[in-house]
Amino acid sequence: RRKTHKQLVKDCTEYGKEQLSHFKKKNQEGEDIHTHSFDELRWRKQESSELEYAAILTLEATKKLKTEGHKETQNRVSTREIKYAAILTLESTQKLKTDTGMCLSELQNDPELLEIWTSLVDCRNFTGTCDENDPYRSADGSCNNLDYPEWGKSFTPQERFVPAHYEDGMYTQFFEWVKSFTPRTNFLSSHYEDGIDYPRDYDLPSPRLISNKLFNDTGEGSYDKRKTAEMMAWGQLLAHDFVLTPTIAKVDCCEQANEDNPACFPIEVPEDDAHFTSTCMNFVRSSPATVGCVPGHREQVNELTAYIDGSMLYGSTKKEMDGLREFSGGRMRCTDTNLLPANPAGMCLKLNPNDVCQAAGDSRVDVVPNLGGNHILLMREHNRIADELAVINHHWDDERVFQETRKIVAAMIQHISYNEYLPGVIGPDAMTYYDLDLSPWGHDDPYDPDFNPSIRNAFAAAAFRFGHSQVMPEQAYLFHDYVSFEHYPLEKEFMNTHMIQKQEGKKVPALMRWLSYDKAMDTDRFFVKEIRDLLFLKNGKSSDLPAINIQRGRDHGLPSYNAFREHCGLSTVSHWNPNADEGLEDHRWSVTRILKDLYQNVEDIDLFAGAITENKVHGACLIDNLKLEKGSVAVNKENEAIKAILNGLVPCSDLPDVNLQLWREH
Ligand code: HEM
Ligand SMILES: [Ca+2]
Repeated sequence: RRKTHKQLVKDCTEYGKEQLSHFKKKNQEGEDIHTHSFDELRWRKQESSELEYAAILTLEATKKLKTEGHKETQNRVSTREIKYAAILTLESTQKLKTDTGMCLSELQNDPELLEIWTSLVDCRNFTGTCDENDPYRSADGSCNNLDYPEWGKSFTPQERFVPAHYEDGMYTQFFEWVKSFTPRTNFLSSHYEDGIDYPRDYDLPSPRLISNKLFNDTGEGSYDKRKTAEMMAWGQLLAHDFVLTPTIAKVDCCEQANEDNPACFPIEVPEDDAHFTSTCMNFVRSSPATVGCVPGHREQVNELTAYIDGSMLYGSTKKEMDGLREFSGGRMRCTDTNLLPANPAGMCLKLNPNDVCQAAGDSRVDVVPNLGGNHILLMREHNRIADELAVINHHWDDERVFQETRKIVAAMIQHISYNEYLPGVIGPDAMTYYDLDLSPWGHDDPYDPDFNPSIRNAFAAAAFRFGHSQVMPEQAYLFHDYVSFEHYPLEKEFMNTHMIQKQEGKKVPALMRWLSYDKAMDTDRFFVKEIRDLLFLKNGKSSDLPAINIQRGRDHGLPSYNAFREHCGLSTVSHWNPNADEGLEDHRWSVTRILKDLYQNVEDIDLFAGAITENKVHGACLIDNLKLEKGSVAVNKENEAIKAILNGLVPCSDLPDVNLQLWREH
């Protein structure tokens, strides 16, 4: 006997609620567990927890709804024939439609059912109001786009790329389904094994095995002859302006007690691993979110403003911003010796008596000295400009000076990122090809109100992590003479603020000098052992960053490399032989051979593994992912002509400065 829709939704949401309370019991709030300090670093903030709870409930309820709707669908889901969750979703939707007269899209559009759903599931919508006349960015990124106040706001789900070619014959129905979903979310269906929540792990090789075979730098990796260490460091800083994907719990997933903890998705380490002795590497899943008040699948949160707005300096909520302000003269808080203020709740190592953790707009500031150094640079630049503006415009109050300065500093960050960083990453040709060049007249207005600037899942979980390949094996000081260095192995510097804080910060200029002078590693498939074997080394335990990147992609349900090739307009691959029709192009034979040993099927290659091993050719997927970021600069309200940093060794006094007299108000 079939249940009424009402009863079904009720049962399912009840079940979701039960699952949620299970989860809460297993992962007690604030419970003190002893894992690495940086696992805690990414643990979700309080603001994400509501999203997370609503998501767990929705996901569990949706799963139950699907099973109840049609048991057989679940079996089909776990079979290997169905490679793409897109097809999977289509199949289940169709089956549900014919067999039960009920399907996801129907559910998503049926007002009566939605009402029950909404009453049972705690859905959160943007409730704030926007002040149309506010000339400044909000702290949390809301109201940048008045039609869609939540676009780019902190603590919202990440978006997914749209596969435009779904319009073609084969996927038409799927495309229709996508369209009917909700106009704000366009996504490439997730590659979750159950189509909703469970990461695919069938058949796929262990990420650590992939790392050993594909990313192991046994001398092939080299320094990039044309990129300074600051190229790497700026990339990391920029990433920390636009994305932080929180994890769901503070747990050690390698402990027996957590075997069936839904927060866990540990990485299997091969028995004969050359470095690790344990066969388990900790990995905690990202905090889930769902989109809109409809049944749906798992998405991930971005805790930061997606805009390039200096949020790593200012914070991504009003509360964070207020905590970092001096509230006098428009300045940011700093110590007597001009360092970042201390963060007593920080998780850095404090290896020396005077070391403290740093307070900044992004919680990861202590991860490596190169990052903390750049944070300090920006904080000092803010205060330098604020001091000048306060003199130029005596009548401005603290708020006015602060906001005007923040606007200028954010514009500087955007300018450096699009004028220097991005051309350095993708090259001048790609800049032109993707229409990313800045106007030589200093005024660009490519604002597109219909473009959602939220960070794309695959961009954060895979594409923009290309920078991990540039990470050098050491941190260093370079002294005044530009000859004497002092090097420190990277593995000793993770979460260690000593290089910054020793001698009351006197060595910070030497750290920055090193970044501006020394070289970054080449962007290739090799990762230094300092992050591939020794990431976050503490008490003899460590981790593998590129392996984590791959696992993160699976955790987020990213479709395979092949699906993204399609999305990028490149040929799909169904054969290993590059010369065959639909063969794996854009990879050297030596790489293809390794990939072939690892993956049973060419269509299963993980996005991170497939993309970072590509030959450097025009049109590679990575480039296309970066293109989307243009939305961020497009949305700036301001367009001051700001020309700042020059390369090369010139006295600081010769560098062109921002002409703040232009801000003089009569
Ligand atoms: C010493 C330098 C660096 C270290 C130690 C480091 C470490 C990490 C770690 C531990 C994660 C979290 C991985 C996970 O659990 O999924 C991460 C994420 C990430 N990294 Fe790095 N990274 C470094 C440099 C860079 C650079 C140079 C870039 C880009 C150019 C970059 C881009 C990213 C991005 C986009 C993420 C995802 C952030 C998120 O969504 O939360 N990182 N990195
Ligand atoms: Ca931001």
